[in-house]
Amino acid sequence: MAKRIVVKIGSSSLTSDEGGLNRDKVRFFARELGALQAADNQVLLVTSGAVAAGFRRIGYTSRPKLMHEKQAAAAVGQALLMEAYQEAFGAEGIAVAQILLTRPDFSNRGRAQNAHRTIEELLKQRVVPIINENDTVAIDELKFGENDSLSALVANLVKADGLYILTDMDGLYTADPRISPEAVKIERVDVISDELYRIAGGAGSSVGTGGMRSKIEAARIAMQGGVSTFIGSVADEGDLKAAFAGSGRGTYFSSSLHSLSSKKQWIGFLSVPQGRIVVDNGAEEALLHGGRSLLPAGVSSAEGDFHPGDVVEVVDADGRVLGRGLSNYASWQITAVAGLSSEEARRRIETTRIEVIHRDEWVATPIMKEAESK
Ligand SMILES: Nc1ncnc2c1ncn2[C@@H]1O[C@H](COP(=O)(O)OP(=O)(O)O)[C@@H](O)[C@H]1O
Ligand SMILES: N[C@@H](CCC(=O)OP(=O)(O)O)C(=O)O
Repeated sequence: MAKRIVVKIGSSSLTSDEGGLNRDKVRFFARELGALQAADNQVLLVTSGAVAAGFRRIGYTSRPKLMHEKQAAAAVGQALLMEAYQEAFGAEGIAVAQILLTRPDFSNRGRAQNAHRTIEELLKQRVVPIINENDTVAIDELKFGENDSLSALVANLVKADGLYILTDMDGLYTADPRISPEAVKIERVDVISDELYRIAGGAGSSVGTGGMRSKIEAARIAMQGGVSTFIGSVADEGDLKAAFAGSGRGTYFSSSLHSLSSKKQWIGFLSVPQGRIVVDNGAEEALLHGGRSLLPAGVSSAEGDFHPGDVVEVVDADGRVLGRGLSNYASWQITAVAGLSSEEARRRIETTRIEVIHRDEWVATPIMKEAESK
């Protein structure tokens, strides 16, 4: 049966560590994707590589680190990238389209709908949408940086049947094989545990950005959107077809048990938090392990200026992000009731819902942030 698939290709699969685009690789991927499309599947491509393709052309000797330099390199490289894809897909008789997105494009309903509509029309016309982050306008705090989460959000947006994250490693290992040669490959993942985030390290090559950690986060987002994910390598003819058929060189993440309601997907992955609520240890335990709601008694303080109905981040005393939820209180109300019993809180402020965050409007964040800072 024809399927809709999103394929993400990382910088490390398209460019060399020294920078510059490997046009043979671009042609190879175009042929592999073309073969899947010829078998009546709908194919979307999320590609990285703009910075890596552009930095030499602009005159830098190594991949830039400063934001404005990366943005400039990406602006040059994106054109080179699209030129290469045009040529490569053109040789397969396939037209391509460039789509550049940023995180707020997913959190703004109107923009997301427009992007979705455009993509649907392109797919209908059998054009391959080629998607990258709009690096020129993406602001620091909201930047994807890597394209792994972007590809997962795209997969959820178009309700893809599968997400294929292609990289230079043939799957997720028990440790980064570049550092630990004895690491063993994990063939299949049904539950994304904190342990998985711990074993996944950062980027291995000098051109890649997110490493395995951001790929696992992408798999989590996709799984919770009901999309199964493959993380692995496609290096020879037929590899992508094999990955698609379930016998690829990589790790498969199932989607079945994990899909979240669209409201929780919105809260967890798409919304832009408007402030923070700091909670104590008891509340942390109740939220993360007790499946309970957040009550005023467990709240220490509020940061920022938010209103009832806004999404906020919940953090512990050290600022570690525990998750996100819809706050039933304004920030000033939280300040007024922090640490009080529900009874006392009701006396102090007028509220219809005593839970500061209801458990049905709460999404926990994995330990990723903590791991990153190590
Ligand atoms: N547990 C792990 N299993 C496999 N690879 C890992 C692991 N931890 C870290 N890595 C690294 O992740 C790298 C792939 O990510 P990245 O360099 O960002 O590639 P891409 O450009 O394809 O997104 C691999 O080269 C590898 O060194
Ligand atoms: N938007 C950027 C993505 C940067 C990046 O390195 O991403 P990735 O290779 O997916 O880890 C680019 O095109 O260069």
